[in-house]
Amino acid sequence: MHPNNPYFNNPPNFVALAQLYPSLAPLLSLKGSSGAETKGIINFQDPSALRELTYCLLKKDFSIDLNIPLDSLCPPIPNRLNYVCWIEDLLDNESTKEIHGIDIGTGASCIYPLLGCSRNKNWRMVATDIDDRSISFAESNVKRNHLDNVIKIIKNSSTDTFPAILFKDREQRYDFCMCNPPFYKDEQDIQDSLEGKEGQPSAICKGTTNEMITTGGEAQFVKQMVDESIIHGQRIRWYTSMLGKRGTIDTVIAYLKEKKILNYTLTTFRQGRTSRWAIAWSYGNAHASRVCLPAIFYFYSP
Ligand SMILES: C[S@@+](CC[C@H](N)C(=O)[O-])C[C@H]1O[C@@H](n2cnc3c(N)ncnc32)[C@H](O)[C@@H]1O
Repeated sequence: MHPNNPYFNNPPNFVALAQLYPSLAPLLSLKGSSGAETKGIINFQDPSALRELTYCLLKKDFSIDLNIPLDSLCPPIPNRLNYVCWIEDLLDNESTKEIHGIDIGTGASCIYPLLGCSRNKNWRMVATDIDDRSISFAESNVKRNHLDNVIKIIKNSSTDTFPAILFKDREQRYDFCMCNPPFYKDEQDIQDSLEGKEGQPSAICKGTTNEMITTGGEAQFVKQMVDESIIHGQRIRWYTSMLGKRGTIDTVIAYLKEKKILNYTLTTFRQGRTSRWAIAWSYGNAHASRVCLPAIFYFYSP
């Protein structure tokens, strides 16, 4: 886990959380003797329990009030925070100027902008999605948390990963973009993953088709981001994406090299039994510092 992640060395105490939020109590089973010995167990395969836990953690630790449909992707908060903390590292804790970011595929939760802008008062984010229902929930999540002055939701009706509207203002520059792309290329790909062939998460990872599936899977999605980044160049300082499958790392790095993009860096987010990765590349002279090493020093053993 990222050392700046609030849950680093301080995992959530489910029993205390259920005392604070009684809505969580019926979804918790208690183990062990009474008092401090009692452990609360959440069934991570139960979408209702997972969603309630997400709501309670966001409320308690970030004063964020979330509302998402039960069948949409429920964001595991410690994992989403890891990505936000890594972006903060890439930006080298710049806190004196406004930071402009893009979240590609924000989902119903709009989780990255909500966390990013709650933690960093100087962040301004534009969040895109292709899905009407997700757009509508994302908008209402932004409004109910009074963050509509710093987060803007945009429907992407194009087949691009960076719709033209992001660059409508010719002067507009962004400090970063982030993305958690749909991982899978089809239903079979999801099935293979569930059978433990690759990257199986410890919690249920159900989502709608739009959230889970994209033509060619995440590798194709990130390659498209790379292609479009060549056009937009330095208008975005750091292009980044999360990768959900170990096998995608080599594909994306090989593609960056093929396109002669050598200023890139990679990180791993480990959360319980689940690993995720994130890749960042830049056309400027930005270099990753602190916990993330410049790519030339990065040593990856599969
Ligand atoms: C895996 S979900 C991520 C949701 C959320 N960001 C999270 O991390 O929980 C991927 C999202 O990308 C959206 N999406 C797929 N293709 C897209 C595109 N070309 N532009 C914007 N969003 C896209 C999907 O509708 C879905 O909401």
